[in-house]
Amino acid sequence: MTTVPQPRPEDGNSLKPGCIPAVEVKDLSLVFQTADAPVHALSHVDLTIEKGEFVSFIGPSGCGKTTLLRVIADLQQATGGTIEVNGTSPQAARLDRAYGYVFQSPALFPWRTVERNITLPLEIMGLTKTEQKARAKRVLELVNLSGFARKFPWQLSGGMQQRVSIARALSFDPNLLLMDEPFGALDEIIRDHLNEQLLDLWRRTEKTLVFVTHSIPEAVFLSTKIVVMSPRPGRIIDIIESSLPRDRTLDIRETPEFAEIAHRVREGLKAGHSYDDH
Ligand SMILES: Nc1ncnc2c1ncn2[C@@H]1O[C@H](COP(=O)(O)OP(=O)(O)OP(=O)(O)O)[C@@H](O)[C@H]1O
Repeated sequence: MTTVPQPRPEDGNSLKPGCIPAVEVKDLSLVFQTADAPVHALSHVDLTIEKGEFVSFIGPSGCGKTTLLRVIADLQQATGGTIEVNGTSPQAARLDRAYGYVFQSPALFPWRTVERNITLPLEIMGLTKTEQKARAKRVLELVNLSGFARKFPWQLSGGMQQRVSIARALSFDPNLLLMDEPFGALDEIIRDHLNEQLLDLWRRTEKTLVFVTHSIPEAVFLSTKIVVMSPRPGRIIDIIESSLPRDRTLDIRETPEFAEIAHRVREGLKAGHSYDDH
């Protein structure tokens, strides 16, 4: 019989001296009440995310990755335990615009130009037109789309559209970027390229990134910390602190260190009876 490894807090879940927590989750549970039976989406989740980390949630469908991300974003309320985002409640963090959220599909308005999609949150915030344009220019540079401001979303590839949605999430300069499988619908070559760009953006902006994925190589390549989850009820199986350097290129995937971390992720998924490597 396979034994389920317990999270190793000494390994990946403790706050290092001098580090500031961006997200602190303690004994968090979430039960959805449905017409049939209660769904235990999250059970006894403990997790500390430090400022400046790149953290991935990996696990099979239904293990609660999106639910956990939505709880951090205050789009869903926990039914037990506590959570702090930027040292306050998720609601206060949301009202404070402390995070940007990137969905699996770009969700851009087809009748607005790239620039006007990006400035939409800034319009709502009441920024001047000049400030809106300056910010759009800055974030378009960050996602390597300078020169595309006047295009419409339908004139761009899927990968470019997703970069516009990342730019929109960055437009109000949040400390925290929450991304729910942003590249899941894209082919592998584009995805590799976008992963390299995302790492570069993370290093340059020093944001905290929380990223949901189904892909082991993607999680290992991107993350400083990998949170392995398993379903029924959704819980954390392992938290892996990456030994890879922050400065990395795709070549790192050929190294023994990369293979070792991928192996540990795979073992965690297997132990949760939820092996899902694609
Ligand atoms: N609003 C809801 N009402 C009832 N059950 C829900 C609701 N939202 C999610 N669930 C259930 O909670 C569990 C966790 O769902 P969640 O979407 O967080 O998983 P996930 O790991 O993100 O899956 P995927 O990889 O498919 O996106 C699943 O069993 C799902 O069916």
